Amino acid sequence: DLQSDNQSSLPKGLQEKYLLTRQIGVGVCGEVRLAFERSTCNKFAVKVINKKNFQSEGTATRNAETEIKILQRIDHPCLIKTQDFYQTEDSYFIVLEMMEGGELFNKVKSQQQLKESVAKLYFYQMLCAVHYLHSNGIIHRDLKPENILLSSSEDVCLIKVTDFNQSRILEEAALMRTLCGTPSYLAPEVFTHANTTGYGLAVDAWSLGVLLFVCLSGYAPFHENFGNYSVSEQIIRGEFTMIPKKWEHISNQAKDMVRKLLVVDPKERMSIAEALQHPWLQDQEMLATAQRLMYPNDAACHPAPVAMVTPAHQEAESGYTTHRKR
Ligand SMILES: NC(=O)c1ccc2nc(-c3ccc(Oc4cccc(O)c4)cc3)[nH]c2c1
Repeated sequence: DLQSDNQSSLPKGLQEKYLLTRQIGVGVCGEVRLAFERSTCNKFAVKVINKKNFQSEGTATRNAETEIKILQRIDHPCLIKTQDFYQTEDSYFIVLEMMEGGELFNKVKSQQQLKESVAKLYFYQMLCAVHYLHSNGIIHRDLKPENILLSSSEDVCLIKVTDFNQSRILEEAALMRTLCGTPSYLAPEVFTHANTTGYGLAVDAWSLGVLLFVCLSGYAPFHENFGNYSVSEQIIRGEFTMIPKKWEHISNQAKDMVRKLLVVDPKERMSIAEALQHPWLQDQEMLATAQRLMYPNDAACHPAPVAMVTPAHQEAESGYTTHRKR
């Protein structure tokens, strides 16, 4: 493995501080390995990004370095945190906090479909994370179950969005790369307005709609086995089917949320801010759980009565910072 077969390819500082072991994830730009901090034996995830994949994108490498530095300052409970950063001539090594529950993708795959209450808790956290990214001028552009990590194998757990630095860095090139990956989660305008790169924040709302559809039903809304259109044509037409057997026990409010996100025209599509105000999420028990997971210190010293819970996203908006910014 990386540790044994080519020691020279590891930055000295990384090798001294961490023991890299097995691969725990693999993506378009590289792989993710399990690492142990030598001094504490704490687990970390080290994302190895091969620069040679970007050589052809010219400034992409410089952008990648700049973007990774910017993202090291991004701070939200539902965004994965960068612990360390190293590089060699041909690779970047980003040391990230370990999310013991692994990828949401594997949980949905093993459970077929999530309980609606679990899907709601996860989706609310994703909305908070993406709302925060957008307020920092970052569009994710690649939201999919592989990029949503779970803090534990328990249903009620913190989730974190990851990989938000890749697509933002590569701009046009991301589009080329994105188009050679699975298009299942891509919004219609990525195909139809590609050359303008003008597609905006609304692409993330679409992808979150696809993510919610998959969490609730266990299958993708746009798939090559459905109908006689290609996946991209199904997406551009906004044609998806809610198979009764899969959706019969799911609430009308959840279905309404999905339908308002999977709208082809980005101008008509529900925004992240509107989604946060959707009736399906005005669930005090879920909001209290989410706040406890996202801001555990607050809950400890300021147990807000459930009825008085200010949804975490509204606190962020109102710049409510008393307990957190110590
Ligand atoms: N694409 C990314 O930017 C990225 C960034 C960070 C990531 N961490 C994982 C990951 C973490 C834990 C996993 O289960 C394990 C694996 C080993 C031990 C363990 O306790 C849990 C599986 C995948 N996947 C990641 C992807």
